[in-house]
Amino acid sequence: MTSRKKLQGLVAATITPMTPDGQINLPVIRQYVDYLVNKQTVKNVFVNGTTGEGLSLSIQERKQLAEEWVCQGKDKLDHVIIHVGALSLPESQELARHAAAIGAGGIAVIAPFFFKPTNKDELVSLLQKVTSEAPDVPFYYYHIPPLTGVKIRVEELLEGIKERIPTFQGVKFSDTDLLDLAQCIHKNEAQQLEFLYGVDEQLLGALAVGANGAVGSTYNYLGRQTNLMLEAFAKPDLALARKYQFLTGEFLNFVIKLGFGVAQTKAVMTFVSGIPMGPPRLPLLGASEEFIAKAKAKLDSIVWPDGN
Ligand SMILES: CC(=O)N[C@H](C=O)[C@@H](O)[C@H](O)[C@H](O)CO
Ligand SMILES: CC(=O)C(=O)O
Repeated sequence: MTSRKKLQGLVAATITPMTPDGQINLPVIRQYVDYLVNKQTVKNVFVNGTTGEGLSLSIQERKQLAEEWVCQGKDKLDHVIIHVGALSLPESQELARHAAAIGAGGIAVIAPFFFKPTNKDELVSLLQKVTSEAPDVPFYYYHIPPLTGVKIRVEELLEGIKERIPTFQGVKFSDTDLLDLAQCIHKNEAQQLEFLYGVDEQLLGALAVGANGAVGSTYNYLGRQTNLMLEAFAKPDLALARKYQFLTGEFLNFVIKLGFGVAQTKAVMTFVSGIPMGPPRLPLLGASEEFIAKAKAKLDSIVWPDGN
């Protein structure tokens, strides 16, 4: 593996822009990259994951999106990670080979969620088959039990994983079990792994137990403020860090009560950035006008500690 900059800080889980008639909207990605870097101070992306509706896209669409992000991110982004998980092993392998061929900075794989692995060995066997197709690309396990239903603890999964998967680099940890996360960090301290947290509304708790950074949907439009939280935490100015977490949490708490998912994320990103993200793909339905008006009013009402 070539030497690389350690992945830390914020990673935006990219939204897949779509045209009004539901096609992927590739030309928008160029301005999306500039927006993340210049307006949100976010220099890493995680493509075709949950927020990107990756599992609702065709293999061809996923490849086109991966290529566009790698190409537009060149010299602008630090890391472009491509999610290559799929229900079918050959499809996942094809995506892993493709990610390697286009020069992706990392790949991530979710646990299959129809026929589910029931134990660690089944899961690691599958991950091994996928990742060996991209033998020079750092691999992140994408742990998101609320959506996959695969609840194998990461602490257990990590025991011996490096021997079977030499490219193993870390975990995108999208679960609220901070005991599991903390034990992973504690037990693997010597290994230089990267633990990226994925529940944005409680990132500060994950930082406290040693998370290296975060992957999430909200860093598309709250990246600047969340980076200020990371800075405050590093100083450390915990009172200020908490203020940021409380305020991003105030917004998320508000929208979660209204019903918040990828469709709503697309709408919020559209009004915050001015970049048209378009509708989601079925089975998701677009956010209502009422949601958009309320979410916008809420976000506008928040006064951030830096006065912006
Ligand atoms: C389930 C889901 O989409 N999780 C995202 C990442 O893993 C998060 O970024 C959330 O969107 C965010 O924490 C808001 O709840
Ligand atoms: C949120 C996240 O990390 C994803 O979209 O995959």
